[in-house]
Formats: sequence, structure tokens, C-alpha cells
Amino acid sequence: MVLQVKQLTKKYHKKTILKNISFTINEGEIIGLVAPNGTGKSTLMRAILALEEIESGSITVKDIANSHTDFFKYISFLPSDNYLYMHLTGYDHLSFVANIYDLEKREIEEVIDLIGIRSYVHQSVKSYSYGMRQHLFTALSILTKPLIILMDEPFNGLDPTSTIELKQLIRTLHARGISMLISTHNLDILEDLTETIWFMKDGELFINDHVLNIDAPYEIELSYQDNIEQLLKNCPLPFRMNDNRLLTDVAHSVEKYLEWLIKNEVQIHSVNRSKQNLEDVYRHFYEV
Ligand SMILES: Nc1ncnc2c1ncn2[C@@H]1O[C@H](COP(=O)(O)OP(=O)(O)OP(=O)(O)O)[C@@H](O)[C@H]1O
Repeated sequence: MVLQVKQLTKKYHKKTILKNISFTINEGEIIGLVAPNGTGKSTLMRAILALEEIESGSITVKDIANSHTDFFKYISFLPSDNYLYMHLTGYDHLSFVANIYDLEKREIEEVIDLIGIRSYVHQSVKSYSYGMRQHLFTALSILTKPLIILMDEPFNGLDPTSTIELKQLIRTLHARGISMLISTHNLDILEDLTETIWFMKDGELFINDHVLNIDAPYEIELSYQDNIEQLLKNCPLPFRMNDNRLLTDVAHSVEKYLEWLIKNEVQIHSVNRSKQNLEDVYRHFYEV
């Protein structure tokens, strides 16, 4: 186990943002954190990093509490807003962190090549584009060789090239055994990176391992019939239509649909289990 959070509660004024949240993250796990705006994803990350006062709870990495400076050797943060010194170069930033953690110059060079920032690392940050700043921040977040990285909306504002590169980097870090907690609103990207998606709602965390295996509806393809609309009007079971395909509701068994369709002489062409993607799961969970 790398990160352990126990019974974490955080309030802003009287509003409880995090309600008694507990979870663990193991070596090499990528967890996707998904929730609508304003739910508490950033607050959770900031609380883990002791950037927020909390009402109660314990947060440890490798059994070291976040009140201890050693905690920060093992955990890194890629925040959604990058705080960089405009008049310094990228290299200055890397040297600064390397000095604090007593790292060798060689380790800085390795990170520069891994992230691919060599061509501009000696320019001052004020000349960097948003994506270049994000790359520098990523380099800073992996310089200390953390066991886990918290990434708060890391894909925001990145062009397709930078997005592909960051996805590739996440896979590289994963292959090196680094754990990651990634919050994003981009469900397609997340689905590409991991099957372990956690949702947040009303201050609670819903941990659904392999969430994509949640029950998927069936697609019943109907053969063309003149009176089909009329026939389906009387169907007592809930359904959606997509062209000539009837999508079942997961709360009812497919047998019930087939039974009714056959009894009412609706001709069936084929029956398939549709693939449930993350957007479907999200819509179902948040009732969108
Ligand atoms: N410093 C603060 N003082 C008071 N309330 C705050 C403060 N920071 C955040 N909040 C409130 O806490 C709630 C959670 O905010 P948070 O930024 O953690 O959400 P989020 O899920 O990260 O949202 P987004 O997806 O928009 O980034 C929101 O209702 C927000 O208004």
C-alpha cells in the first residue's frame, strides 16, 4: 500500500465537502477521479497534501503522516494551476527542487530527456506556452522519484500533441510502478488510461473497481414492420430507441423484453449486449 486516507472530513464554513472518506492506493495503481464541478476533487488532493486544514482524519504514505516532511519525498502534486517563477528558467526550477532533496545533476538531466523539454529548459518561464509550463511542472513532479503523483486536471488546456505525450508519459510512469490519482473531466482520456474510476457525490467517495463492467443494457435489433411504432407504444417496460434498435433498461431482465416482444408479434432481428462506456456509467450514476 502506498497512500492511506482514513476517515477524512473537511468543511468549508458549515458545508461538509469531504465526509469521512477512507481509501487506499496500492503500488502502480492508476485511479481516475471523476465528479462534476465543485464536488471536492481539488479539495481532496489539497487535504492529502496538507494544503488544507481538516476537521479529522489521517493521511499517510508508507505509514508516514502528512505532518512529517518525509511524506513529501514520496508524493508529488501536479496542480491544475501552475505556480512558476516567470523570471527563472525551467532549469532553475529543477535545480531548486534538486537542491532541496539533495539530488544529483544527472537526475535533472534524466528528467529533462524523459519529458522532452531540452530545447527550451534554459529559457525563462515567461516565454513558455501553457503546454510548455505544464511539461515543466510534470518534470518537477517526477524529479524526486515519488511513489505516487496526484494530478489535478492535468489535461486541461493541452493541445492534441501534448495530450498524447502526457498520456504516454503516464503509461511510462505506470510501467515504472508509480501510482497516480488523476482527476479529469475528460472521460475518453481516462477510459484509455485506467479501468479503476472513483466517483464523488455529496462529499462521499464511490470506489468502483473496474467500473466499466457495470451492467450494460441490451440492444435488441428489430426487423422492419409497418406497425412497429404502434406496437411499441403499449410496451410496459422502459426502453430507448436508436434507429431500429431497442435499448433495454438495466433494471429489467432482457428475457422480460423478449417475452413481451414475441407475445406482441414484434419481429426480432438480433440481440446484443451493448458496451457500457464511461460516459454511460457517468450518466447513470449522476442521473444526467
Ligand atoms: N477556500 C474555499 N473557501 C470556501 N469554499 C471553498 C474553498 N475552496 C473550495 N470551496 C468549495 O468547496 C467545494 C469543492 O471545491 P473543489 O474545488 O474541491 O471542487 P472540484 O471538484 O475540484 O471542482 P472543479 O471540477 O470545478 O475543479 C466547492 O463548492 C467550492 O465552492
